[in-house]
Amino acid sequence: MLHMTIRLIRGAFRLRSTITQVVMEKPCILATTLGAPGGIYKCFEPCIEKHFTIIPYERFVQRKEDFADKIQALFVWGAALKVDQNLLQSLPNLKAVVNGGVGVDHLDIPLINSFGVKVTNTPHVVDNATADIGMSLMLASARKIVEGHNFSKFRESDDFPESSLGTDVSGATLGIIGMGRIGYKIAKRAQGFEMKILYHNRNRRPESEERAVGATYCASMKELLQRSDFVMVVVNLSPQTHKLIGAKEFAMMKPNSTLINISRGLVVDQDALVEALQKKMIRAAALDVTYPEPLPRDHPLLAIPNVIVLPHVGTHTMETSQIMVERMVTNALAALTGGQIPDEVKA
Ligand SMILES: O=C(O)C(=O)CO
Repeated sequence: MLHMTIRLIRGAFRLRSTITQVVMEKPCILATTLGAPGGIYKCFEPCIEKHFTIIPYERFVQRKEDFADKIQALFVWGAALKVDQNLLQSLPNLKAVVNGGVGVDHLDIPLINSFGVKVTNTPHVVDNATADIGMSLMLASARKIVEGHNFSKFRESDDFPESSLGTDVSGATLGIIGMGRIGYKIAKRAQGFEMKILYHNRNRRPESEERAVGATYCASMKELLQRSDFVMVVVNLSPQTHKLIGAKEFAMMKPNSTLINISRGLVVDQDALVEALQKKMIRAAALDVTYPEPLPRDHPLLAIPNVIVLPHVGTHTMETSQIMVERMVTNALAALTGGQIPDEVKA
């Protein structure tokens, strides 16, 4: 009996070390959300597992002593995981923080770099999907798509309320704040809707933007806000753009205008937005991004008609997510092998 117990214990130890060896054959990455139950990127794991062993964050937390010195890259999507001093100190062999998405405002790049760790993101591959979500929000808000759907599904009477009347997109004026790659893609789409396009940007883009998409530069944001029927915010979050759109800006907008935010929640002062909508200073808001995300269900914004709120899904398509994950793998492999990193973000 005693012999059998000893054999069983030995067997269990052998099995555990075999598993650990197998696990450690490929470089390890620590992944947030990916491996979490229901994590949206779970279906892309095979693409990552061709090159890496994935340690889901939950598993890492339970067995830090087994994994800490094996982890060479951190895969993050948004701010779900705080990459702070504590975490960085606990991963002595970390070489890269690999972000899915273009925005890296949630990462303290100087701090991460100070540990000799590179930061990468996935620009370009997110442009079309993010521009599409901006257009979707503009069209859905203007044409009351959500209300129409709710009427079809939940109506108590067949009378069509006057509030179901939308507003035209075709021929209206779109003001784009932030004419980077995504802003440009939005302008191209808006051209197809015969919209008049204004833009405000740190730098004027005469060649590529104005001539190609017929956009008119507004040197002052005030001018853009005063003239636009739809204002689409596409800037990066930075100290300069934090609460860029607040009470003063809402007061400049047309009463029939719509604010669309696909950048970061903190670019818009949400309290001021609630007030602007309640006082009918603007017609509507359509947001892919908020603070926090997702918005608590009892948040005042969700109680206001003419507001659409998405849970930050700008890049959430199968195709874009797949390409994004592939790009993350490429970036991670380059960082781990000391090669040229395609999408390194420098402080
Ligand atoms: O790529 C990003 O950072 C996004 O947030 C897209 O919505």
